[in-house]
Amino acid sequence: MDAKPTLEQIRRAPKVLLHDHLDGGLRPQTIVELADAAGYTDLPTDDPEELGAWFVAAANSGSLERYLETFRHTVAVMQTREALERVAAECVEDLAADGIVYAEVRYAPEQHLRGGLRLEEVVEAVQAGFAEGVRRVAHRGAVIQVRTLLTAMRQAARSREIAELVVRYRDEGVVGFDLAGPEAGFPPSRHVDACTYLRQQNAYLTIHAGEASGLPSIWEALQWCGADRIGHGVRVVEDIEAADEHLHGARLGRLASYVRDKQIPLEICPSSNVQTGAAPSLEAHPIHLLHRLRFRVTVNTDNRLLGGITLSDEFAALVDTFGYGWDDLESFTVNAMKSAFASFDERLVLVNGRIKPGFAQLKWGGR
Ligand SMILES: O=c1[nH]cnc2c1ncn2[C@H]1C[C@H](O)[C@@H](CO)O1
Ligand SMILES: [Zn+2]
Repeated sequence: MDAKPTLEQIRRAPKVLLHDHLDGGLRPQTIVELADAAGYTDLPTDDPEELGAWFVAAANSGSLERYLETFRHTVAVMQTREALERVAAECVEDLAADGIVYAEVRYAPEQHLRGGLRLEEVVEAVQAGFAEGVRRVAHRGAVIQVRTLLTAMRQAARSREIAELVVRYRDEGVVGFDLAGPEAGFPPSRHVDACTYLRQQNAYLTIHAGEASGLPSIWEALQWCGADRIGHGVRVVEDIEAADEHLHGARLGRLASYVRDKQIPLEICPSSNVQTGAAPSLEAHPIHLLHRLRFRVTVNTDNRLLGGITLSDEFAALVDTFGYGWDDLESFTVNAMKSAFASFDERLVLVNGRIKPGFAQLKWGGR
């Protein structure tokens, strides 16, 4: 039971993904084909393999702003109903192939209007694509639940509209709101109006914070905006005085204490954090400290294309780097399922009906 989980076993584990961007997870081949269909000629290369490598190299920039520049190409080819449907359906196929049983996938509808679509049409195209993907994988015997988060770009001024869109489509698979984009200079408090509206509607929100900016950003996301979860949040460690390696005498400031005491879910994306410079390396990534201090840590991909990774790869890298075993991986997974924006009933069924039995099988081989 204590054997080190292998990548192949991790792929079979029933996993949960809360933080994955639709426009950061396209297949390189699809980008090439959609660019061709749309007459988009700015791709750095037309060779899918080279293009995949280009994204990873360009995203390895050490800066969130430069990391975000790469989205120019993916967003450019996601401007029609057909393109959005295709990308959404393939996303579901790729997540299911990686053994994910529940995913919340996010994107910013306001970035997909250049081809003349309205916000509602963008949402409906993506929902249709997700439904198609779920049907396709069901034919192959896989069961996956996919829900949607609608992102507002923090440097723009459409967050209230996007919040209204979340509420409008809440019964059709949209389970929450997100704020993303460059963090420095665009604090969460710019979007208090949208966040207040969401809470008054009993809707859920997560906010990217504590990635390129530090504690004030996390504090605003929680205490001005009422975020239910934090995207990344890794810089909460700036409020922790790490003691010795055994954590004797670790001291948490008021904000870090609040995050831990209330078990605010942290959507941690290890590879992405190293790529943007939010963490110096995987070895030095705050996830290890936060996990040992029993923060509510979840593990996520952020952008599979930009990282050249899957969720299973992220888990396997944590196993290699920190010596994590099945209990750690199960705890990240149960944390994620508990923190999902799906209803309590749905979460319970997945935890008790799929996650616990699936991990038990891997740990004990069905004993
Ligand atoms: O890690 C991130 N931080 C901030 N913004 C991000 C990150 N990953 C993706 N985005 C942005 C770029 C996408 O175009 C947008 C919507 O998915 O969200
Ligand atoms: Zn993100």
